[in-house]
Amino acid sequence: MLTVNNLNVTLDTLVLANDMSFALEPGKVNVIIGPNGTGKSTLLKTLFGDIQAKSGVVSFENETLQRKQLSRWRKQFGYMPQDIRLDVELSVLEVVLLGQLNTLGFRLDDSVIEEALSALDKIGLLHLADRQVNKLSGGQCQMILFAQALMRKPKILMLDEPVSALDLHFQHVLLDHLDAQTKEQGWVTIMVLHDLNLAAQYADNLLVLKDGKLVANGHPSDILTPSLVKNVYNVNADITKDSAGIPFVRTIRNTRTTSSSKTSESNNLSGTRKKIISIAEGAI
Ligand SMILES: Nc1ncnc2c1ncn2[C@@H]1O[C@H](COP(=O)(O)OP(=O)(O)OP(=O)(O)O)[C@@H](O)[C@H]1O
Repeated sequence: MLTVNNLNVTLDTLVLANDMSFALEPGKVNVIIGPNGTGKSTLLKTLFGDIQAKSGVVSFENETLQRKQLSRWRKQFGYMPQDIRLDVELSVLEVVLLGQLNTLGFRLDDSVIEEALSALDKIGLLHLADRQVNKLSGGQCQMILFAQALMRKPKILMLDEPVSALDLHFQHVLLDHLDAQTKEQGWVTIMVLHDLNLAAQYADNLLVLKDGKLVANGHPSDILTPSLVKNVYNVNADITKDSAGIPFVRTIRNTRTTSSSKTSESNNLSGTRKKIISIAEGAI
């Protein structure tokens, strides 16, 4: 079980986690949703130990996250960050093998290479094994980084918007594989998604963030409601359920919302314009 108790994270003056507490069970896919800039990536980075919390306790099994023992803590994680650029002169196979950097020696076991090739095969990308990663498309890079994260054999797997560059087919290849492996291996999987319907289909547990607060936490069929979508995104939605009880979210265009948000945007712009002009005048 990964537990987070009374977590507070502040960056500059932004409060990105405000007394957040939750517990995530092994063998479950946990999906984090919430508006842009609300602190989803910051939460993942805090759990990984990249960002230091102001207060609170994060623990997994019998271990607690501590600055002194970061490298030991991180060995439990597979982490697929949001940035998918792979600007290195390495082959796809080499990049996937880097997932096992902790255990790689001077001589590579055939079994490790077989494992990497099999990981690529399972996600339908074996044909790319000897291609240079800096010549791949964005979506191909994203799938390769997913294969690399799987190679780590993590206890906790974190993925930050893992399907953002993927076409429909590969979105489901990645998420089906992730779901099956999470259950088979007993991983604690935590993933940030923006697509509410993918979140509803794949989350065993949904964590909804807004302004640094955990505003809802539970199974999508229990917590995904029109009022939650309105409260969190300021968007109107119809939500129906399929025969298995999985919610389907249909968002509704609201011309009034668009025009009022345009007004506040133009107000902000006029404030920003004034600020830029005063900075420019000061520089002359
Ligand atoms: N190191 C930092 N120092 C100061 N502010 C930061 C830092 N990292 C992120 N932020 C700010 O914290 C806020 C939350 O960022 P974060 O990336 O966690 O949001 P997010 O919910 O993942 O957003 P998105 O959906 O757009 O990816 C943003 O306003 C961002 O600019």
